[in-house]
Amino acid sequence: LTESLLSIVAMSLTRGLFEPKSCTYTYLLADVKSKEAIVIDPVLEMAKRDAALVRELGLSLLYAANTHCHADHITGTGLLKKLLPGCRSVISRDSGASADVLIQEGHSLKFGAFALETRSSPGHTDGCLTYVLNDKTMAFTGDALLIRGCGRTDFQQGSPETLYRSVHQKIFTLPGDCLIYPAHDYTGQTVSTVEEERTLNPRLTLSMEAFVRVMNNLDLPKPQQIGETGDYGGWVTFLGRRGGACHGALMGWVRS
Ligand SMILES: N[C@@H](CCC(=O)N[C@@H](CSS)C(=O)NCC(=O)O)C(=O)O
Ligand SMILES: [Fe+2]
Repeated sequence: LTESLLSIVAMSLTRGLFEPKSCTYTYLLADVKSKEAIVIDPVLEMAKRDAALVRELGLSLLYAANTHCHADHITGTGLLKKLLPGCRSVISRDSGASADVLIQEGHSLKFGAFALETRSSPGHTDGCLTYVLNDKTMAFTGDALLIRGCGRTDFQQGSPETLYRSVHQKIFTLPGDCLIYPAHDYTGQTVSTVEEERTLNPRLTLSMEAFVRVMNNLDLPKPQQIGETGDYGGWVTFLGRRGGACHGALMGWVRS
């Protein structure tokens, strides 16, 4: 199956699907035959680049999907919808956010002969999703599992216990050679595997008790854009959680 994927671009310098300010990876997947495509975690500032690549490759972008309600950047899904009519924004129902398609555990996003299957992997936020290619050769883990790391758990309903369970039950149960594509990397790494992270991840190889201690003492500065809200060219950013429990997480897709 994977051989007929047209392209999957993880921080490729030649393709440049990377956003340097927030160190975000955006992934484009497509089926060669049907030309149907999905983009995962686009960033607002890079949406024109992503749309140009989709057009250049003659693809039809069906979905612009978010792994979670991002706190460090504004999603590009709203702008991609405008640039590529027919494209629909996606996020998990559990995020409490708005998008054209609200999905949850077990739902699939089909593109041509392929599909991304949805696994709920909360803990970094309670709406985090991991998208798994239907042949289980690739998993897009968002901020749940990073390369030799994991998403922080100190805002957006974060919970180290929940994250530990998510990674062990929803990601480490995938085949060992399944490739891991995270939403960010701050050290220049681009890809890992389930087996590598299962055995070498310095946080997730700990006991749950030790993991919780580490996560509760990370003492990281808040992302620079976490407090940002506003109107971005006809579509809005807003707190990602109804009821105001979310500390300024950014959203960028059209609400209606
Ligand atoms: N320095 C960056 C923000 C870095 C950060 O907090 N990253 C998040 C993922 S984005 S919500 C995270 O979970 N990091 C985990 C870690 O161990 O670093 C900025 O200013 O935007
Ligand atoms: Fe995040």
